[in-house]
Amino acid sequence: MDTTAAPWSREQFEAQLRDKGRAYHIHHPFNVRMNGGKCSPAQIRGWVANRFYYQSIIPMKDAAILSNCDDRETRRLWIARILDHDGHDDYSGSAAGGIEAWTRLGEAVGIAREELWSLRHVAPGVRFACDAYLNFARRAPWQEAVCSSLTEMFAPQIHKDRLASWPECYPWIDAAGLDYFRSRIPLAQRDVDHGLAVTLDHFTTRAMQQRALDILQFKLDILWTMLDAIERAYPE
Ligand SMILES: O=C(O)c1cc(C(=O)O)c2c(n1)C(=O)C(=O)c1cc(C(=O)O)[nH]c1-2
Repeated sequence: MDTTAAPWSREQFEAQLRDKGRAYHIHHPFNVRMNGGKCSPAQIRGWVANRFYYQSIIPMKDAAILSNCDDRETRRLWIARILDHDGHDDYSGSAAGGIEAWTRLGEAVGIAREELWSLRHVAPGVRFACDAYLNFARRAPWQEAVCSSLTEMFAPQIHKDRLASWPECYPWIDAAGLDYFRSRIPLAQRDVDHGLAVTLDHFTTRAMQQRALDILQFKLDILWTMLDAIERAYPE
């Protein structure tokens, strides 16, 4: 790696970041099977129960970034992410938040609220991977933690894939349970616009740009590792 090389232009750097999508968990064999209608109800339930741990970590991760961030303008925007997941209204309306929507997804696949929230189905590998993300956000400079959220660049497609394939592949799942995926598409786009602007502004030397790519790879590895652990916990 030539870290003394001239920095990439903003466009080149963004293209390098986007190119990392080739390692996104959309390509993981478990995800390919899931969106291809090949998963059993037990495997779908296992995925939903394990992914709930990621959902529950996200607002804590965003609070860690806020607590490290000395830039008021960033904090004003970033705080919305916590409310997106935790909600900011009663527990029935559209402002009930992502964790509530994921709980409804759980109920739609046959997992009661108490069972989901007990975390008793969470595999150790999933727990370690999610905790690694949270711990990174607690310790890293806030711009690096922002960069690690950029896997969301690739998330709208995975949500759209589920919305397109699940109703036909898994007719036993109440379609209202898929609202979480629908809700995330515009939010992910907004998050990426902000996270990408922070990243392109902050990582300005070639060595820093390379560091940003390594951080994004670390986050891709977290998502991939989660599916490895889920696949192992719910074999064919
Ligand atoms: O379903 C998915 O595959 C997926 C992936 C990701 C991601 O790429 O990190 C997120 C989400 N969903 C998601 O729903 C979400 O709210 C979210 C927040 C973040 C983040 O890093 O701050 N990633 C993701």
